Amino acid sequence: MDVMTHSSTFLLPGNDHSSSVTYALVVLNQRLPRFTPILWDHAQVRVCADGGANRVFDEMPLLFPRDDALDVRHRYKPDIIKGDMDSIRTEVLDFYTNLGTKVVDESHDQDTTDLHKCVAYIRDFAPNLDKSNLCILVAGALGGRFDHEAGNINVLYRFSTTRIILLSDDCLIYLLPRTHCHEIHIQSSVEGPHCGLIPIGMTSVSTTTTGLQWDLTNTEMRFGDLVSTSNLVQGEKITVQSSSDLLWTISIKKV
Ligand SMILES: Nc1ncnc2c1ncn2[C@@H]1O[C@H](COP(=O)(O)OP(=O)(O)OP(=O)(O)O)[C@@H](O)[C@H]1O
Ligand SMILES: Cc1ncc(C[n+]2csc(CCO)c2C)c(N)n1
Repeated sequence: MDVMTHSSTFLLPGNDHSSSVTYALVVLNQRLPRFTPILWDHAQVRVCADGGANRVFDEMPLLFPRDDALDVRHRYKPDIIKGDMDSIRTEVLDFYTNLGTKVVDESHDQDTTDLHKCVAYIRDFAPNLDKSNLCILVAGALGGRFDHEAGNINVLYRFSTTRIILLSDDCLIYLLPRTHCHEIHIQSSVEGPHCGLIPIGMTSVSTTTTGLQWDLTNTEMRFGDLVSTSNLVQGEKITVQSSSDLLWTISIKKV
């Protein structure tokens, strides 16, 4: 079975020229995580999901209190605003349209979420993007309305062959497909130690891990019985192998 490696280097400032990953950023309509500018700088394409554009407009300047708000808004200009356009304010839409941001109104589709629309766009259409090792970072995906959180998690399953990482100020979540053995390299300056492995939708018949305080050894997990929450990472490397897709979650440090 092939090994899939994971590393949250996108939380670290600076350009990692050795990385072969192409990052894309989606900003949702939730309070911006404080490290959003770092994600922005790593990304080669920045997409706002509908009201996510209001967050960039309103909150990016708050992350740079010493800078002029207009300068900050020019520095952090989304490439695309996409969604059903029922949450973006007119002044925000006008501001970014004038700066050349592409706006795609998909209000005709009321069956998929704005995040779904943004991920589909990045995966299928975004021009000039090397998609051979694409990783989509989603800012503001957790905390807040539970129906939105569940919808965001569902996007991980609907696009299970695309690397997608849901982020909030407090934690990140991604899917570990059962098709691979997983090696998770912990960036201990910015993440951990609290973590979890969560089977959603079905019983996970057998999971084996190394590197956790409470490792699993051919262990069954399911809702209504055992799920691994409040676990702790012990070293710099975690391995996970499972008969089912699992969600991996790890806390993000306040630093
Ligand atoms: N409180 C929240 N928690 C988590 N994700 C959110 C939250 N609010 C919005 N989002 C995400 O941001 C995206 C854009 O938000 P927006 O408010 O524009 O959505 P919406 O489709 O108008 O939602 P609704 O009409 O249900 O309020 C949503 O599709 C969702 O993925
Ligand atoms: C069974 C079912 N439940 C809810 C919705 C509503 N809905 C789901 S995604 C979306 C777009 C949000 O921007 C809306 C309105 C639906 N269509 N079908």
